[in-house]
Amino acid sequence: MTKHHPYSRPDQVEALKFALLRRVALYCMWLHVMLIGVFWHLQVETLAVVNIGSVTMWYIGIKLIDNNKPSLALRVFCLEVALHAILVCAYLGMSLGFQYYLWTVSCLMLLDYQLKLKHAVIYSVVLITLFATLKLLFDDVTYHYRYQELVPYVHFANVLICGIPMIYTISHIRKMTLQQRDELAELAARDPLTKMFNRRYAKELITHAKESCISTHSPLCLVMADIDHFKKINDTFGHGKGDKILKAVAKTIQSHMLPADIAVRWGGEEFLIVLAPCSGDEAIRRIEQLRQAIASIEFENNIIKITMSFGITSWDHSESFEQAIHRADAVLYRSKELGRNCITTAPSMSTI
Ligand SMILES: Nc1nc2c(ncn2[C@@H]2O[C@H](COP(=O)(O)OP(=O)(O)OP(=O)(O)O)[C@@H](O)[C@H]2O)c(=O)[nH]1
Repeated sequence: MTKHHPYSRPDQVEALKFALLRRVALYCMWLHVMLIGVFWHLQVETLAVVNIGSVTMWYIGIKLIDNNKPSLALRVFCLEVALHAILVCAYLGMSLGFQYYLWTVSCLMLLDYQLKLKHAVIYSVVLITLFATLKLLFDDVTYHYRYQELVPYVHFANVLICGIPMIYTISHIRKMTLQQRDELAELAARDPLTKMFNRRYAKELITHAKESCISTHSPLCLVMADIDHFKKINDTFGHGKGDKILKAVAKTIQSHMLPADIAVRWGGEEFLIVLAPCSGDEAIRRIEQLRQAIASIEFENNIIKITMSFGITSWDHSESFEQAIHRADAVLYRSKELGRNCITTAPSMSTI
């Protein structure tokens, strides 16, 4: 079985599951206390005595959860429900519907993640087979107790009591699964520090953006951007401050993006921006606005000055992504050579 870090999300989910189980177990324990009286009143003394055993098992299970043995507790609960259902069917027959509890337990067994899937499936199949066997063994059993006319209602209540926890549990698992799926998709797509798209995921988006520009015959531009002298900033103010600056720069970049643009954390302090659809002139105008916005970010009362250099190129539809990125990189390098905090455009575009 996979070992998780003690503070990781899967363990939080497990903790929540077992807190819920404890609450349900407490209700069940009190329900069985009540049933001792009910069976006694119905003159089914044997089952009243059986219920004393059930209360004891629920109590032991709750204590196991409190002692951090929730998985063992779940097995005790399953055993109690299964034994109880079998005994009641053997004693009172099938008309009351206690056999349905075997279905509920067989589903719950699959939720015990400490149990190997193979074992959980085997136990569940055994329980379902027992369910089928009970019908063969005890279908003819009848018992004459008080309030016979209540039998259909007890049957009705049992079906609901068995079915509702299954609906509740499966809907809960469905919610958690979808939530975790979204979280995983988000984790796979974004850089954890800046929350910008990461390189791997961005490539898919960029391909898509290019195809859309080709189909509409629209121009698109690539921009490489890099924070100036970031090593010096890290060395002077520390890596933690460097991270905060990266976050602030990313936020500023994202606030300058239009819905169809794609902003990516390309490397350490390097960003790729795809403006699609966008003409060369429009790209230069918009990136100049961004350059000024970054240069005016205030850190520590302006003690830390941040600037960025940019390289812009238009992306010809017949070119590969690598060719265009290579050119954007080359013009970014030129911006660095020219003294930084400026924009350089590829030779095919007009210069600012
Ligand atoms: N704080 C922080 N620093 C990072 C991160 N990723 C990369 N860096 C740092 O970014 C710096 C990049 O340094 P260089 O490639 O030398 O570039 P530069 O100092 O910005 O110089 P120019 O690009 O030439 O202006 C290195 O010191 C990296 O450690 C990060 O996630 N957080």
